[in-house]
Amino acid sequence: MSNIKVVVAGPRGRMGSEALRMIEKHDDLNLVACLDMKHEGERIKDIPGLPAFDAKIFTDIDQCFQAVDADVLIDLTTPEYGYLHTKTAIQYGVRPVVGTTGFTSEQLAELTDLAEEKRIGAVIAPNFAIGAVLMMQFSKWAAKYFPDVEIIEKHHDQKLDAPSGTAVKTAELIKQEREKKQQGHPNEQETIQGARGANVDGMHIHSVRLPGLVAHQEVIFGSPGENLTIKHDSFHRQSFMSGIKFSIDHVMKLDVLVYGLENLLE
Ligand SMILES: NC(=O)c1ccc[n+]([C@@H]2O[C@H](COP(=O)([O-])OP(=O)(O)OC[C@H]3O[C@@H](n4cnc5c(N)ncnc54)[C@H](O)[C@@H]3O)[C@@H](O)[C@H]2O)c1
Ligand SMILES: O=C(O)C1=N[C@H](C(=O)O)CCC1
Repeated sequence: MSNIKVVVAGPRGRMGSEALRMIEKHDDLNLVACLDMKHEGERIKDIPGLPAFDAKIFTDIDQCFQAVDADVLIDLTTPEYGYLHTKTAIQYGVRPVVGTTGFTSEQLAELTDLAEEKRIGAVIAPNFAIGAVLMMQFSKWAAKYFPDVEIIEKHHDQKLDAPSGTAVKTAELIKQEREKKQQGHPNEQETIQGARGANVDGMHIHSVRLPGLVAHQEVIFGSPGENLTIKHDSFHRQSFMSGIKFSIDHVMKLDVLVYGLENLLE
């Protein structure tokens, strides 16, 4: 499609503002509105630090979709609102491209069913960085040979959800290959609660939150006499933008919800 009409939810956020800069660089994308928590009725160009788009800001998603003809909603908000926005977009026939993380498996299942019922394409990807998608795929492959694995994810300290969406997705992919196993000593005991991190199917996820970090993950596989570490770092939020653009282009051709960019890549 040559002119895709896009709404961005969360335009003042770290990711939302980067998405606006990405849209500015693509002639085939047309920003028609934004969804924010404030600045009702103002224009994006009037918000300091944001690109000079004339797009109007709405604080109510129903009013937005009733007033504006949109093809795609890019959601980069919070787990609570990301879910509500995705559901509402599908109900209005607007295709969601969702980077927001922290959805429960029940919410993902509900949104998948809704998209199928409405025959609306949707993409929900916990990580739009191509390197991160490869890191997850390589980890899935390695898990076939190394069933002992721990995931260490590291993010900036303003992140709301833990573990990260990427770590949850990595564990899901690993689960598809790994023989079920409770790791560590069978009599292992935590003397301080949480010391061993989250337990997913017997494997452990550890979440680090520190200022200065962006988004980083190590997947460490252990076997007698050897370790394999698969590591990815996003040093800048630009790393997510080519995946968002790729998803916008693809979502226009979908009539189901796709969870994870790996399902769109060849
Ligand atoms: N999928 C990916 O590749 C990827 C990459 C980075 C971040 N993320 C996720 O994207 C989300 C946003 O991250 P961030 O670092 O930009 O956060 P942020 O806090 O910088 O931005 C979130 C923005 O959402 C806005 N917001 C909150 N509620 C809203 C509502 N009801 N309507 C409209 N706007 C609302 C806030 O005002 C804020 O500006 C998080 O869930 C994060 O985990 C995903
Ligand atoms: O900054 C964040 O928040 C990120 N969240 C994603 C996640 O939860 O996996 C990954 C990219 C950065």
